[in-house]
Amino acid sequence: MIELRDVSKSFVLHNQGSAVIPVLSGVSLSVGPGECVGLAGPSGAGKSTLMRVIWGNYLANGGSVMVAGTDIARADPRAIIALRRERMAYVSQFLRVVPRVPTLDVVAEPLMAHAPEDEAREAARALLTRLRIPERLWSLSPTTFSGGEQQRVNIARGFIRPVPVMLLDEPTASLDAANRDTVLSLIEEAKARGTAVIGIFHDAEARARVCDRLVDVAGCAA
Ligand SMILES: Nc1ncnc2c1ncn2[C@@H]1O[C@H](COP(=O)(O)OP(=O)(O)OP(=O)(O)O)[C@@H](O)[C@H]1O
Repeated sequence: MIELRDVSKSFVLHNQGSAVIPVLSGVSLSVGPGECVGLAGPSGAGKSTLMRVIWGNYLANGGSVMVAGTDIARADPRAIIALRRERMAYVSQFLRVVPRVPTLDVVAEPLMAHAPEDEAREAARALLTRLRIPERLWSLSPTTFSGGEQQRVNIARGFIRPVPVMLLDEPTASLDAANRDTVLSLIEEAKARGTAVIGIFHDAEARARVCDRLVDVAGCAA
């Protein structure tokens, strides 16, 4: 489902004398349906960079990044947008939303392209309830929510529809024990449906519960 071969990525800082920062080199890994691979490696090793390469925000300098049959390192932007809409979800740590859109719609939106609006909103209500977001907040924009509430809205949005590929960037980072448990159950359910998951989990217990394997991003080139 996800197949990386010899991926490299460096950054050129044009405003700092064109300094080159090599980050990833020789990264190869594959993640099959229903599998969860945790990205490991010290701070600065390139874990978030690799997630952004797979999501298509950063262009790899070399190698191939096959995601659900498309090579992200070579695909044109429209193909990447279509892949994100149809087959991929990315739960980042931070919520980015258009101001004034109610939480219920923020969560329901990825499903609206695939299901009737009332069905999408019903699924959003169910997930928001499961993730303990109080109902009085559903009609408000999540922009003023607490860090943990925003993270749970982001998670609800990511899990609203089944997708073959999920990218999770510290999905339990700001959560209390009960919500953390809910999120880990959501990940387990997605795996059981056949979703291939790549995640960054600094929380060792979370990692032990959901990850089938760990891949050291820094050690890949060795
Ligand atoms: N857009 C960018 N421009 C320049 N350098 C960048 C950019 N994004 C990341 N880097 C650099 O790439 C390196 C890896 O960063 P990255 O955030 O991927 O590490 P990480 O393994 O996720 O770290 P952490 O565990 O601390 O979050 C860092 O040295 C960082 O400064």
